[in-house]
Amino acid sequence: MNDVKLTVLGGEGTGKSALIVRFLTKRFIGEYASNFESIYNKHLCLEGKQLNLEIYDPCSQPQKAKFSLTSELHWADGFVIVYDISDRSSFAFAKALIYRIREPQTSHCKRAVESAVLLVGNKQDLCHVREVGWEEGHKLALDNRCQFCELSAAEQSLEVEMMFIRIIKDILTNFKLKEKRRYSGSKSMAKLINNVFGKRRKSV
Ligand SMILES: Nc1nc2c(ncn2[C@@H]2O[C@H](COP(=O)(O)OP(=O)(O)OP(=O)(O)O)[C@@H](O)[C@H]2O)c(=O)[nH]1
Repeated sequence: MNDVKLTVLGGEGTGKSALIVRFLTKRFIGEYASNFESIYNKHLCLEGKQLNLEIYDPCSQPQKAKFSLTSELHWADGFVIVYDISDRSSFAFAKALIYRIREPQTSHCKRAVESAVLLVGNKQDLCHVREVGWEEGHKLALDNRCQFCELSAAEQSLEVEMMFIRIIKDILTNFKLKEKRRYSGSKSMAKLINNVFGKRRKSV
């Protein structure tokens, strides 16, 4: 069984818990406790594979979330970064998070493959008070090799589910890519050893 670890990050009150709870229970509850962190577990079957999904919902500690993130970055296989389309400051926060994840020393420290990241503009039902355009979100995602979507945890159960499935599929693709690189890496090492020792043997 594959373990898939996903972290949901974003500014305070952007709807991180609402999205996770919507995905896990298909319900929108409205108010969520925000003073403690949680790891949710879900078993699912995707592309014929059994998966053990863990979703980390950190408690909102704005300063920590912005710049430290070290443990989250090492723990997670992928990230959902959430902003509220009716709150420009949450978009700036999401941008800082993406830059942090894509920093060269972060993305290459333990990873042969770049982390999967999906940027979500939540609260699309509040588009009458929108402060962040769809194009801005899309561009930020595109420039930083992330997936992007806008949705509403309050009103769109199916879209929320599709969003999570999309990031999980990206993570699975990364797993395959890593495996392939590891295999071709060990193959070329074997070839190298063979070349060196093979040649030596010949010259003796
Ligand atoms: N209108 C609207 N409100 C939403 C939506 N998603 C979440 N909310 C509301 O936004 C508020 C914050 O939602 P949470 O899910 O607690 O957000 P959070 O990011 O987990 O919050 P913290 O953990 O405190 O940072 C709550 O009042 C939710 O009901 C949405 O899609 N539309």
